[in-house]
Amino acid sequence: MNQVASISTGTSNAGDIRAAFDAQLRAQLVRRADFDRKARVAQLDRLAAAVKRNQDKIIAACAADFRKPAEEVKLTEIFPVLQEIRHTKHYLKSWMRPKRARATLGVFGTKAHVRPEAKGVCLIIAPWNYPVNLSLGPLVSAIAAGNSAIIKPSEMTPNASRAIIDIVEEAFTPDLVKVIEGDASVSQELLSLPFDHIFFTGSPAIGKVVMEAAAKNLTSVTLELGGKSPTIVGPNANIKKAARNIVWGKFANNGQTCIAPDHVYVHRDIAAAFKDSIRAEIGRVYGKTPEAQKATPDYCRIVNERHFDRVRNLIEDARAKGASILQGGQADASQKFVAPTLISEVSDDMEIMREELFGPILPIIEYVDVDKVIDKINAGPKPLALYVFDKSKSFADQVISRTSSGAVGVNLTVVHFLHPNLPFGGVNNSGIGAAHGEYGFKAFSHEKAVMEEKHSITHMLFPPYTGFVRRLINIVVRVLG
Ligand SMILES: NC(=O)c1ccc[n+]([C@@H]2O[C@H](COP(=O)([O-])OP(=O)(O)OC[C@H]3O[C@@H](n4cnc5c(N)ncnc54)[C@H](O)[C@@H]3O)[C@@H](O)[C@H]2O)c1
Repeated sequence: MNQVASISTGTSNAGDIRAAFDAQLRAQLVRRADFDRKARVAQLDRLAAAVKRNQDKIIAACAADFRKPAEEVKLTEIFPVLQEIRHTKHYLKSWMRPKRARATLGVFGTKAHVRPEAKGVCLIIAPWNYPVNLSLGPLVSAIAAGNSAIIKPSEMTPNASRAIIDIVEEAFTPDLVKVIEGDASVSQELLSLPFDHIFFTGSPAIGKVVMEAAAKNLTSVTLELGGKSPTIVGPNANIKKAARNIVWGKFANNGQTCIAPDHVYVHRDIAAAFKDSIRAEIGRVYGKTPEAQKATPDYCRIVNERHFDRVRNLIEDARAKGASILQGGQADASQKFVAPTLISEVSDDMEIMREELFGPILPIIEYVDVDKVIDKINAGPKPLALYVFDKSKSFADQVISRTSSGAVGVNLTVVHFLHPNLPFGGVNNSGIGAAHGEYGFKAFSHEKAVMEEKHSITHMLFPPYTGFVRRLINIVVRVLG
């Protein structure tokens, strides 16, 4: 494609952005009828091919942006997008098929169906922590549902943005998919336009900004947000298995994962053994000393100085307020390195217990009565994910049934993201709506109701309301109401 598929931060202005939007709007109106399943699948094939061709570029970009290990890039940036495409292609026919809506006696003599239709021109705003996955993953659903899309990647991972632009330029014409780079001001300019749907992934604070802007145009939104995802380790947990899953979920991507276990509640009876196990697991995976952890290629870095300072301040604030640093705490600004850090003796006045940690810090809180843990979780905003570790099914069941969260992982962390048949999303503060598979397809579709007259007798209830019509209406209300 020779047409320009991106606007660099330096040159983007309201006029460029409006022109990009208008081009998609015009094309969308023309394309509407022709963008059938075959055409959508062809576009998805182009995207898959471009992602595969650019795999090395994606890996190099994520390494340059935050030293993300190549294997993690393959598993958490590339694989989810390719899996989403494969799954979508397989099921698209059944998702697109109009679904018959059975008539009831009250609408006897009519025929009806629900038909998913493309919403139109969509905006995808992505965060930096899984920059490729969270830009191109929603794009798969947008195209599958027959939409065009403008993607605004995060300004914090410029190398990943470059790779996304290259992929999009190779795969699509800009009247179908276009990338517009830029910071919050570009994002705000985009948000002022009357998009047909906005799919935003980012923090709850900016989610509110997005929803407020969307309200001005009555644009529908999917908000994939964050927050603190608690983990409960029960008295009968398999301690080694719990430690293994928690260390992976917490320290992969350097804790910069929306569904990372934020903090852990561990039952007092097993607390000492659990802490030993977590320490041993960190040593096994990343090395026993900060030097070893710095040297391993498997440990990612904090994305930028602002976040490095934020994470370091979280540790210092906890230390100053009396927390005990069980392990880690070392930081090296020159590399934006923070060692895997375990903190105990925490209290509610510490920043680590108030804000989403989004870094390699794991507070460990001992408990005796799980009811108090459940009360505490229910007193805060609803989490994006909640994890429970215990061999007893009833222990997990009571946590699941007495709390509200986007998702629950039992004896695992994070991998529910990869399940294509599960909705991925939060609830209230952690998000609105869902992504992935059919849920993603629905997020980008309008479910249009179509009803046809066949042998209906509804006209017998129309005015003028003679005695006969009045009696008929009374019978309808009495018998069918
Ligand atoms: N639920 C999920 O799927 C998911 C996935 C990844 C990250 N997250 C969440 O995202 C957050 C981290 O990502 P982040 O730091 O990139 O989030 P962020 O909210 O700061 O930024 C997200 C996007 O919004 C844009 N933006 C920033 N300020 C804006 C403003 N004032 N107006 C309009 N747009 C603005 C950014 O340029 C970026 O593209 C965490 O809270 C994390 O939990 C959620």
